[in-house]
Amino acid sequence: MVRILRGDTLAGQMSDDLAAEVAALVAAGQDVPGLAVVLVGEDPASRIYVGRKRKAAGMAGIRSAEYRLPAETGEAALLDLIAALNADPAIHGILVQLPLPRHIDAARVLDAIAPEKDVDGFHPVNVGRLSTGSGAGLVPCTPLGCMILLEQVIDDFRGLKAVVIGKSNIVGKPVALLLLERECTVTVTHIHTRGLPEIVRSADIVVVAAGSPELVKGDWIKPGAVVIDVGINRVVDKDGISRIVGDVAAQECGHAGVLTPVPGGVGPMTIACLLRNTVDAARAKEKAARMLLVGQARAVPAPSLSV
Ligand SMILES: Nc1nc(=O)c2c([nH]1)NC[C@@H]1CN(c3ccc(C(=O)N[C@@H](CCC(=O)O)C(=O)O)cc3)C=[N+]21
Repeated sequence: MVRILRGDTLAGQMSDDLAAEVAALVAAGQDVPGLAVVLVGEDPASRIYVGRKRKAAGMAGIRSAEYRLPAETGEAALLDLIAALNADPAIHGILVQLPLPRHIDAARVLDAIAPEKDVDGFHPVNVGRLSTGSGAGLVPCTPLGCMILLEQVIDDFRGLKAVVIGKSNIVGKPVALLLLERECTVTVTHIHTRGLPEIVRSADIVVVAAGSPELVKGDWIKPGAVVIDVGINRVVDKDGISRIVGDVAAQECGHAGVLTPVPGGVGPMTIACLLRNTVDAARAKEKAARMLLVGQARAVPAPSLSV
């Protein structure tokens, strides 16, 4: 029987651990970690996510500030807000909810976020750090959540065959890089991939972030494989009842080794990892400030000037 690997319980544990960590930081005199969430427009699904983030932040002792801007907000006004948040010492993490309205250039907005406050890990500096495996940058939340789930059930990733379905900047590409960093043999597939079922059948690990309801059928999955279902699709069945399904036909996967459920799988882990990144960003800032003090205390020789 397939083992159902729940993300909601694990996210709850992470949140409890973070709450304890934040309490200890604050008791030691550090600032309360602060997260700014920026939402442009009134997309109802986005509003639900933002509400969940606010609640989870509160439980972990993180201060969250929400900026809800009207859909017609111009790019310049959004860039001004980001500049203000970059400069605000009480804010350690900035998340601009995607997708943005079409009249705003999302890449320009993400580029404007200070890399050390980029808790989504979407800034080119953090993307670059992830691709070189330096371990220094902030890692995108959903891919990080996928890896923490995989670590629950896999001890040694080396040489395992991992197939990623989806090549987005938000999930597919970064999760492929993280799997590669663990020395999996990684295949990234997408909508134009030919012979996808055969490729997936060779995988020990399957990460599906295609955004296509129940795309992956049971007979694509090798017996015993570990399957991470990132998809969250709202579908209306023939009785007119709306429900949420993943990108995997879960009821056909009794022969898989491990499967994450939807809902209650990757989604809650994404939020827990956002909070993790916010606390990490706050810690990194504190550490940088301490290093600066040490640097100032040291006598730095004055440069010799030649006129
Ligand atoms: N800059 C940015 N960063 C994001 O991380 C980001 C974003 N934009 N835009 C939207 C997507 C979506 N997203 C989700 C997070 C949690 C759940 C989640 O917790 N879902 C629950 C409930 C699902 C439900 O009932 O609707 C679950 O899967 O169990 C879902 C979706 C973050 N996103």
